[in-house]
Amino acid sequence: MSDELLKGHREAIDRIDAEILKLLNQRAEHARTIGEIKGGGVVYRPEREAQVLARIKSLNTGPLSDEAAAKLFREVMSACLALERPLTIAYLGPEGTFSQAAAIKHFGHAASTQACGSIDEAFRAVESGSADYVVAPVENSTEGAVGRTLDLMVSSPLNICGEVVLRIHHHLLRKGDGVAGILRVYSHAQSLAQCHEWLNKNLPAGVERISVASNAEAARLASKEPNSAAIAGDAAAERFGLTRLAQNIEDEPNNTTRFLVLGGQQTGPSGKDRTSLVVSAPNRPGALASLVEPLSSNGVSMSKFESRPSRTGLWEYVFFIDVEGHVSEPGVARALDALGNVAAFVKVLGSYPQAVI
Ligand SMILES: O=C(O)C(=O)C[C@]1(C(=O)O)C=C[C@@H](O)C=C1
Repeated sequence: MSDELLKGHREAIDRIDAEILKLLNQRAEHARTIGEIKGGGVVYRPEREAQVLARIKSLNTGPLSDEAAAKLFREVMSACLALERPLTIAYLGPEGTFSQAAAIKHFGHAASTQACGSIDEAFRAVESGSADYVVAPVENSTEGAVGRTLDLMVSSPLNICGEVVLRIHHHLLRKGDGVAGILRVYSHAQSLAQCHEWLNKNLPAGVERISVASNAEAARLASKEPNSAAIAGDAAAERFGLTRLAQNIEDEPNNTTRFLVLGGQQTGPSGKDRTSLVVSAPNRPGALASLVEPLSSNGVSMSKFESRPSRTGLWEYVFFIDVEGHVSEPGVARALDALGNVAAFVKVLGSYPQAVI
């Protein structure tokens, strides 16, 4: 009886799958034609992708969650875009880092990812044309800003064209089972800091904590050394065949990293955008307040204000400001004009869609 019921549902799934496949290929044909119309120009259109994903979420009636539906369409668009032209995304390697996970979350699995030895090298890969876009971490909810990415954006000709928000889960990983015999734990310094309390409570005091260039490098070392463990995420655990001795060991349960996508293009408005700027203030009293005033007086909301030592003079600072809206919106455009009159230096790093998934 239940076999009969199962058979009926499976036949329905087979019919639906055939229909979905036919429709997916019709969609892919349209994307291929769009690629021809673009005629060798920029194929990746972040503003359109954000609109497609936001629309899917708003159309969704379940039982699939909005998130699950958007992720499926993320992969559909990734495959369609690859028919126009396959993309290469540079990231801070080696394979298995959270930066790679962010690149795949944003571009889907049809894009190729190119591991680079440093964030500088990943920027250079795009500037020299050996990769199309770079995905670089810019801030973590517990550890704050990633200074190197901020510094590189000041001088790089690349524009920000997207953002990726990734929940970070750390695990204690080892080749084999049990914590007995662990003498050292490798991880990136930020991850060691993010799991500090857990390590204090759960590992003997004598276990050495060694910071290395990336979590994936930590996992690689732990896969080679029997008395070593690593703190890293799922991708690194899978890449190096390690056992998860303890899962989600980050002290802060909402641990999230924000990444930026940068490339050579300017991005059009999607309807729900963010604009990132770097500005410097003249060194005089009230200068800082004068940077904020043009935003509030033009009704522009600020979502980030971060200071960073300028590399040109001692005790001089530059300020990284994120505002809601696109440079083409009148309020943002007026605020930027006014900012230009009071700031010593203003650079628009990019206007781009806010993360949808
Ligand atoms: O609309 C476009 O410009 C397309 O190329 C189609 C499409 C899609 O599959 O929906 C694919 C890639 C772009 O980044 C945006 C959207």
